[in-house]
Amino acid sequence: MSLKIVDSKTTEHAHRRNPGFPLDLDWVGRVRMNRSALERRAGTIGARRTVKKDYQLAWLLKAITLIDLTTLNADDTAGRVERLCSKARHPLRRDIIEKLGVENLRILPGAVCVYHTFVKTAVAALEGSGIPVAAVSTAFPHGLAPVETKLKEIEASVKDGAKEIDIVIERGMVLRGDWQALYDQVKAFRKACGDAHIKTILGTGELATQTNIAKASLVCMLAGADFIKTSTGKEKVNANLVTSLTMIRMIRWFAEETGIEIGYKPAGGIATAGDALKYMALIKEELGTHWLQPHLFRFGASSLLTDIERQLEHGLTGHYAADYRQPMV
Ligand SMILES: O=C[C@H](O)COP(=O)(O)O
Repeated sequence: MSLKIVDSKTTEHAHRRNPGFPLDLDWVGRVRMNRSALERRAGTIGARRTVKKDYQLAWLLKAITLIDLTTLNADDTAGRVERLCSKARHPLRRDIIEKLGVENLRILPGAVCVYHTFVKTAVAALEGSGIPVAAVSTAFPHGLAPVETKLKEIEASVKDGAKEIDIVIERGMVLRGDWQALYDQVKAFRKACGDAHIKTILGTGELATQTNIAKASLVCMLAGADFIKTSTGKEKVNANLVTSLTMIRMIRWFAEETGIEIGYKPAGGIATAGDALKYMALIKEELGTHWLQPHLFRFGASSLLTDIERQLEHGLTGHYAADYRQPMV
């Protein structure tokens, strides 16, 4: 099976990291989003058969490589994190891999995403696999702690071996329109991350308007974000296609103006293979297939892999596996 659904305009190797730019308040002021136009457009996603049926299995395999396999629960334990890491090392059952004939492809998730407390556990459990650990730092999920505390948390996560840091912004800064404060804080977070990549979680369900989401996206990108991410998974409204359209149009605009390609991570509530295909279709239509690579796109999801595995098996055999055959953690 061929996984050549991406062209190689930018490979991870050639990717230029966002160096950050000065805060351009004039640009921020010009940003406007029209919610009803976005809703109309979002309603057409996937309707044009962007992914042909024959290619769906390949797209679902590709989707696995784009997942930040996540556990962010109050009752997480080292044991659960270890089981998740073991699933990350072997995301698909051997018999499915053999039936698909993809033994030679490196199908591994983009990262394993955990609370800071479990970074060391995950790093040890993933040793040698090449799968990076992402930590949610900066007082996840609300982001409300003194900035010094949040910076220390980032530094601690990096020290423990996290290669990616998912920070949360303070929603109040957006609601007050205090773009300078948001810019300064994200810039400081970026500096604390050092070589670790920074994903900025906007908490879009709490930002009131699509225009606010668009402006916050821009300010985070100007401050040096490597990825912009929708949600913590804990807000009442998490990732959806309308918000995604807003954010990826800002990513497109930013790329046109600066030449820098920023990653996109929808997160929260993305649980089915059908959802994954819709998001991938959206990216393909709005940004192009080369954005569907782990350094430019991730799903933040705790249960998506389970459904993808079920759908792959169904596509191969016409049957769904019993739940006990696909334990997650
Ligand atoms: O960033 C990831 C989210 O917390 C995962 O949300 P989920 O459990 O709804 O998939």
